[in-house]
Amino acid sequence: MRLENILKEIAPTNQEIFEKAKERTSNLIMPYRAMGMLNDISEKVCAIKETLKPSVNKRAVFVMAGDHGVVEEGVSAFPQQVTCEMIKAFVNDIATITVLARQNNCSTIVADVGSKCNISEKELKGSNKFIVKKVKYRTNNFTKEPAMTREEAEKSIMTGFEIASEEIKSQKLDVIATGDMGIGNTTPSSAIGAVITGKSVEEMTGKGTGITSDLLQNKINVIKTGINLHKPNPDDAIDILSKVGGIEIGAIAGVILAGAYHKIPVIIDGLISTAGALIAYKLCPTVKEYMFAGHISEEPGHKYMLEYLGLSPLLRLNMRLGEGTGAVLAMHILDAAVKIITEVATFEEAGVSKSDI
Ligand SMILES: Cc1cc2ncn([C@H]3O[C@H](COP(=O)(O)O)[C@@H](O)[C@H]3O)c2cc1C
Ligand SMILES: O=C(O)c1cccnc1
Repeated sequence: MRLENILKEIAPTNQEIFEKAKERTSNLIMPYRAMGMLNDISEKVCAIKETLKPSVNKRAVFVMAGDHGVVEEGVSAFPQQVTCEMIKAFVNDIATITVLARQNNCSTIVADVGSKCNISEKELKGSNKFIVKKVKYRTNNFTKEPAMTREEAEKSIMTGFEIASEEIKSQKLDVIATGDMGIGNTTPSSAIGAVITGKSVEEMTGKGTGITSDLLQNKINVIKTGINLHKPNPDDAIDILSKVGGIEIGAIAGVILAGAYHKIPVIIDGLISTAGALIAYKLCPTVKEYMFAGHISEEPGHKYMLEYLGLSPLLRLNMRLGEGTGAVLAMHILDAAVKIITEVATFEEAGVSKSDI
């Protein structure tokens, strides 16, 4: 399949079902729309799944991994080999995302799309699925050359799309979440955020894994150098992704496109996943109708990205981890929203008196 065909086939969600869902949530036995955002969330899920009784039981989180040449510039507090070490921890079910996913009846799919490691699927067998589909062994240092070619950027998106589509079909998934792993990846994420939202690099950039204030200034300079050198076109998502992006960020954009293509809700995570969401949105604005923002991260730029997308975060827990943790936690909220619309009675059904005013 070609990317342009996928983009053409992504359809708006069902407005007729949306209106019917809204009518129901507005007539549940409670003061008018007293469950606030939970009412809104349930209507959006109904419109996506084209039913007033949607199921959100079968779920998976896609943890896309990639490495970054730009770590040579000292932008992260941790060494690059942590990416490979964490891939093993995910597959062995001992990482934060896998613990939360297990708690939540959500399967974890770990996909190495661009890390530096050489771990084969056969070598790494654990409780969670591990897929190796390398676009490239880490990106180039974008202060010197583009992170990747246009072809590689497009391939990263297609790889994410294919991995997610395959799982959506074979596991008959009801809802999916996005996650990331890649030391240094808050740097390309902030760069993408600055180019697309038009906010300054200073506003978009934070301490990631916990760098010092001096190193934060260096990180800001590194991002500015990359943007000034390559001048990514803010209206061309592939151009931005190839010049200052990341392989796993492209793959996350592909996972989001797959959710929209297969008409299921996609819960996005923090800064890195939202950078992927910005790429997907630039390629096809309709994807916004399928996306939920799982949480708002402590990274300062995340707020501006969510504002640009017009998405309200479901949770605010002062988290700054990534991996998909905020997205998977938000599945509890999605569950609650769906239970309310499907199981709470309306005034008519329950014979409860309506408001006098
Ligand atoms: C042990 C460990 C586990 C992680 N899990 C997610 N991240 C998060 O931190 C990294 C991004 O931050 P920066 O741009 O500062 O490197 C990504 O790998 C992201 O997924 C982790 C980071 C570490 C150190
Ligand atoms: O917002 C995130 O997802 C995030 C923030 C800091 C480090 N890693 C991920």
